[in-house]
Amino acid sequence: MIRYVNVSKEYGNGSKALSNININIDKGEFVFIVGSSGAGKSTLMKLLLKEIEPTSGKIYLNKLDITKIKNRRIPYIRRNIGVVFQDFRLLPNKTVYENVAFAMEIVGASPREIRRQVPMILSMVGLSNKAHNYPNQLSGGEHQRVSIARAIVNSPSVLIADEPTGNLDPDTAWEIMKLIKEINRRGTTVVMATHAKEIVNMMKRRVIALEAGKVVRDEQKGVYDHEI
Ligand SMILES: Nc1ncnc2c1ncn2[C@@H]1O[C@H](COP(=O)(O)OP(=O)(O)OP(=O)(O)O)[C@@H](O)[C@H]1O
Repeated sequence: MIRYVNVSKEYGNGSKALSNININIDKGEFVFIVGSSGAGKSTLMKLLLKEIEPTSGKIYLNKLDITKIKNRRIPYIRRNIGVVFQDFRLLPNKTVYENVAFAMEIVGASPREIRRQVPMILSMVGLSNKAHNYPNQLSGGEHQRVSIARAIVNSPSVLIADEPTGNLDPDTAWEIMKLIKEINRRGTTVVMATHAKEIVNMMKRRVIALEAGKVVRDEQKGVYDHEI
């Protein structure tokens, strides 16, 4: 479903973020991307979202080489991939309901679909009673639930999460992980970059470790790191 083939990325200033990456991720997998700061995790994800282009190599999403597609087909990618960030990025002047509805409006969903889908998703993430709150009236965990709701409301086949628990206390982080696990159980492929060692070690999922832009480890039921 997701394939990186000989992918390298060098930024304009000469900084080599990724060198010759080969990764295959199947439909329905749950994959952690780990590695120290600057290892290339965010670059890997930005490439999949077509926010940046690789210097060389190919990237496939559902068999489509996204390095080749025309700009007008970028919405196809954005509909197929939901994204969650560490810093939430909600629109401050919209309510919880409106933030989630907005994600549907921008892909052209009808008002009828929106009225049907948004309450369903808010219920799934446990926020039905906060639908009319504004972001500044929410806790950190609730913020992250809204951003997850927004990421999955268009039923993407892939959920990308870049350090989604980074700003949360440990208990809240686990609640968010439970939610992401449930989304994966329902069939969405999850790719999550994280520094949360304990979460990675407890989840026992595939772990891809990057170091200085290279894949140094790729294990099923992996751990965050191997103590030496
Ligand atoms: N826009 C950019 N321009 C130039 N260099 C960049 C840019 N973005 C990232 N880099 C460099 O590319 C390398 C990989 O960065 P990346 O953000 O992918 O790492 P990361 O593993 O996500 O780090 P972190 O855990 O701190 O988020 C780093 O050396 C970084 O300085």
